[in-house]
Amino acid sequence: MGSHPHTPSLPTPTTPAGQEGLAALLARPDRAVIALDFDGTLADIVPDPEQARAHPGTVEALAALAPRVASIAVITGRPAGVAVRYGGFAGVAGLDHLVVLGHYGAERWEAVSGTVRAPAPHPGVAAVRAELPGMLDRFDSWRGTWIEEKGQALAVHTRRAENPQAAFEALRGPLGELAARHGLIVEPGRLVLELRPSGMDKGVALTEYVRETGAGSVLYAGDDLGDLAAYAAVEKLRTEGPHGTPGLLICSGEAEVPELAARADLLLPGPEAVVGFLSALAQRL
Ligand SMILES: O=P(O)(O)OC[C@H]1O[C@H](O[C@H]2O[C@H](CO)[C@@H](O)[C@H](O)[C@H]2O)[C@H](O)[C@@H](O)[C@@H]1O
Repeated sequence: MGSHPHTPSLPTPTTPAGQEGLAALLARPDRAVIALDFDGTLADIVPDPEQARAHPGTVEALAALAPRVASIAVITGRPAGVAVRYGGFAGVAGLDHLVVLGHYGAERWEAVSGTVRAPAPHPGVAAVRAELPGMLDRFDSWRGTWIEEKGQALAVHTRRAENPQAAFEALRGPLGELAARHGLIVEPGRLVLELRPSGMDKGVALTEYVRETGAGSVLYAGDDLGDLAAYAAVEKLRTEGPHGTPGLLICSGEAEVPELAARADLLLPGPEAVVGFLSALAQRL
């Protein structure tokens, strides 16, 4: 009752903070930042990371939403250029101001310029690149694992190992030692252990982006352990200043990363539902 018959309804967040976040977004969309993770949130999880692509309808939903909100940013562990390619985000009418923060915020691509700004590579990455294959060979669990070359980092994927979770657990300690020896950290994710430079995470990236845009509210959607830092940033933003910055935390899928689901204001079953939500939001606005 009361809504246009062709306007799909938006699901109600289960927490009071999430309801406040959504209400603030709907009241002043021109002051809202929409920040979205890529893999598992906009792109379905697939066994081969090189085959991941934005879920059908993603670009259309974002292009419909972008003119109605202050800003949209994709914040991903992928290199920014890879997320732009796999997402199909370049040269899209309506997405002329899209920003992609890659490598957890260390890299930045802007649709306006079409270029990526990246820091100089950490020397530890080259050292790890040289040692990693030999190190994996010493573990039985290496079979079926795959090294993703990320330029500024290297990721060891175990999703295609015979026992993905056992391989993940077996490799976690040794990869942590290897990373530490070369001044890097290990970033664990969904059946992936990434060796990367420290100093940047999605929480820092999101907080800086919200400040830069002067946002009055923020929506963040993610699916993985790397998104916990962005969740913590939104939780902090909600409490800062005289009134706080209202925020809505969405979790895409809940089975693989229950830690994230437990802190979400709204659970959506996966990228299809996330894209449906973004599309419904655009129609509602
Ligand atoms: O921050 P994100 O956009 O979520 O990126 C996190 C990592 O995603 C990718 O790995 C994950 O997706 C793969 C493709 O579906 C899947 O096979 C893998 O098991 C997942 O962990 C990507 O390959 C990593 O580089 C990203 O850091």
